[in-house]
Amino acid sequence: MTEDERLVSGTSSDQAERTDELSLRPHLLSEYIGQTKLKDEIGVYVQAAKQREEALDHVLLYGPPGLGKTTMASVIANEMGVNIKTTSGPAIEKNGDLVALLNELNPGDVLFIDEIHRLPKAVEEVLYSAMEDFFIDIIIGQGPTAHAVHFPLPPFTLIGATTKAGMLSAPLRERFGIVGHMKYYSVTELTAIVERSAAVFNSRIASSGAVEIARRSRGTPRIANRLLKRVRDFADVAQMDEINAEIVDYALAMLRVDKKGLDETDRKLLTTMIELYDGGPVGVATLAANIGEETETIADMVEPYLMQIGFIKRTPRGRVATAAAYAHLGMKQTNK
Ligand SMILES: Nc1ncnc2c1ncn2[C@@H]1O[C@H](COP(=O)(O)OP(=O)(O)OP(=O)(O)O)[C@@H](O)[C@H]1O
Repeated sequence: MTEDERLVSGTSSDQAERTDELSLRPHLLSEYIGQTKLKDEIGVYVQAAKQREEALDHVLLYGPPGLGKTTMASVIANEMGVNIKTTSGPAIEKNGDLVALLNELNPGDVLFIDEIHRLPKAVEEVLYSAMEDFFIDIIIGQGPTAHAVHFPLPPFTLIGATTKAGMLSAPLRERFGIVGHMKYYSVTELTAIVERSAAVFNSRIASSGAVEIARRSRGTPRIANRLLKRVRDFADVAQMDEINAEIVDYALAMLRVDKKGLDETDRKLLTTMIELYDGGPVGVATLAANIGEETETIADMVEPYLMQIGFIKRTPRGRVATAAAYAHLGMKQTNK
């Protein structure tokens, strides 16, 4: 993907963006905008665990990238008044890596595993007893000298995050007492996030500007923050003392992010479906090959939002572009 395309479709990979994300992160449930139902539930469980002086039950957060899973995990740790240790599924290669991580936890601490669906199978199996009974048995040595070593663990909270809940094995899924589905944010919620982030950056923003960024952020706080940063650059260069809808419009037109928040990749995907496959049905792998993207990127980052806004439908025979997609692109639908 090119830099501009990455603006809305990509994950946070560069260091500068990760640093910004840290400064923009809310610390308490009361500062966390949106996901109201989940937030209310978690508030109750946190309070109950604190009253009983126990570790919070294990939490699984699932949903599309950039919706605030990592943020929610750190908010939970803050609310519990415990430390959080962060890692990811692919980073834990061997059982020993998991033991080392768990060994460093104090009672009640949070271990956050991002992309938990990518844990190696053998590690996942060791995690079962750690989650359920707070111990780990691992086999040391091989053949006749092999023996099990028993490691008792402090009570801890595992918070797992995944974009693919369906890829978690049933035994792992069942060991999470609290399961939270992160949903796309409304324009009102994203407007509040943009206004909060602008205040963190010390930038003035008119509410018309915040709403316009929110509308084009694909329901995703990470994208809202990214667009805000780019728009702020345009506003600074133009020596504007406030970000308004006009400069948002101008900046996002330059960045080729359209009124619905679609970028080049989205539009390429839709036009390929329409021009080469008469609107579908067409398989996601075929589409990915046609536009030169990984199937995973399309399935995880591009398609979910296009489905959410009703531009693509999933059918047993493949993806289909809807009338709304034709209308948005100004293309004539001939396959009705
Ligand atoms: N509810 C929220 N209120 C305010 N800011 C938020 C909220 N949710 C997320 N953000 C901001 O959006 C950015 C991305 O959030 P986060 O890294 O938690 O997403 P994520 O779901 O863990 O994504 P990924 O799984 O792709 O890492 C962060 O900068 C965070 O500050």
